[in-house]
Amino acid sequence: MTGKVKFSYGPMDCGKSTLALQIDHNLARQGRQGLLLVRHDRSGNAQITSRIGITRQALEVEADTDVRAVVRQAWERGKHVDYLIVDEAQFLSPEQVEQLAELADESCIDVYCFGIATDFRSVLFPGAQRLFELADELQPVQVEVLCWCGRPGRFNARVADGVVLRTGDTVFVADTVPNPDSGSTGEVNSGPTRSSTELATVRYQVLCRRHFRLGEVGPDASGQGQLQLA
Ligand SMILES: Nc1ncnc2c1ncn2[C@@H]1O[C@H](COP(=O)(O)OP(=O)(O)O)[C@@H](O)[C@H]1O
Ligand SMILES: Cc1cn([C@H]2C[C@H](O)[C@@H](COP(=O)(O)O)O2)c(=O)[nH]c1=O
Repeated sequence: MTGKVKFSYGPMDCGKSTLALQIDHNLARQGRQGLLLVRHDRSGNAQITSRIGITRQALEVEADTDVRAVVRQAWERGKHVDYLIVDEAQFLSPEQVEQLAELADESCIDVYCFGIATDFRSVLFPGAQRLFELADELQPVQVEVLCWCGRPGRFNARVADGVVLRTGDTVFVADTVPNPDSGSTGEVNSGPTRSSTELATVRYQVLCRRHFRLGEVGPDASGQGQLQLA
């Protein structure tokens, strides 16, 4: 009897964190014991955040975290671990994904990973790529996100002042759209420090392939009324 690794993936805002929290809720209700892990939640906190408004505390996975050690520490505290919920799994290193696979194979733990596949340049994140290579099950997350033109949106464009960016740090973690009231963008990013003005204009927008290629963000290029994700 071994565990399984399942990777649920999709564009930004398709319901991945919500699904993660739903699965955790239903497994716990059945008496199974799990750990929630996350790397770079949009909130900047060690939690899993759903845009619907539900959050759950989680253990932050750092760049050098050995996830096997996290499970061993739980065992040492006397906690049985039946499953892991890992959100924002695209940010894991390939080595951390391999550690999750080892936990499934050797410790009979079911591992549920959730994340986006490609970055703002439409390139696979290393963690997502390793999950596509190793997972037992791959599941596109069910809620369709549409491009402004109505076609299915698959590409997570990074947009600054209506322009689709093609260069920059792969990791740019943001928790909400700019907050004009506080003057603060509420942004957390692990890239080089950016000015608040620079942060205030950067957001993500899911586009279809054609409009991602063409860099067209829709008639209201200012982003007002557009689905602003982060
Ligand atoms: N006020 C709302 N009422 C109903 N559904 C909502 C609401 N706000 C967000 N959602 C749903 O939540 C989804 C985003 O959920 P979330 O788990 O945060 O996505 P992801 O983790 O993939 O970015 C949206 O696609 C939408 O379907
Ligand atoms: C495309 C892209 C995204 N990110 C960040 C932005 C968000 O914080 C997360 C995705 O979160 P969601 O729950 O799927 O909305 O990833 C990034 O750092 N780099 C990128 O290229």
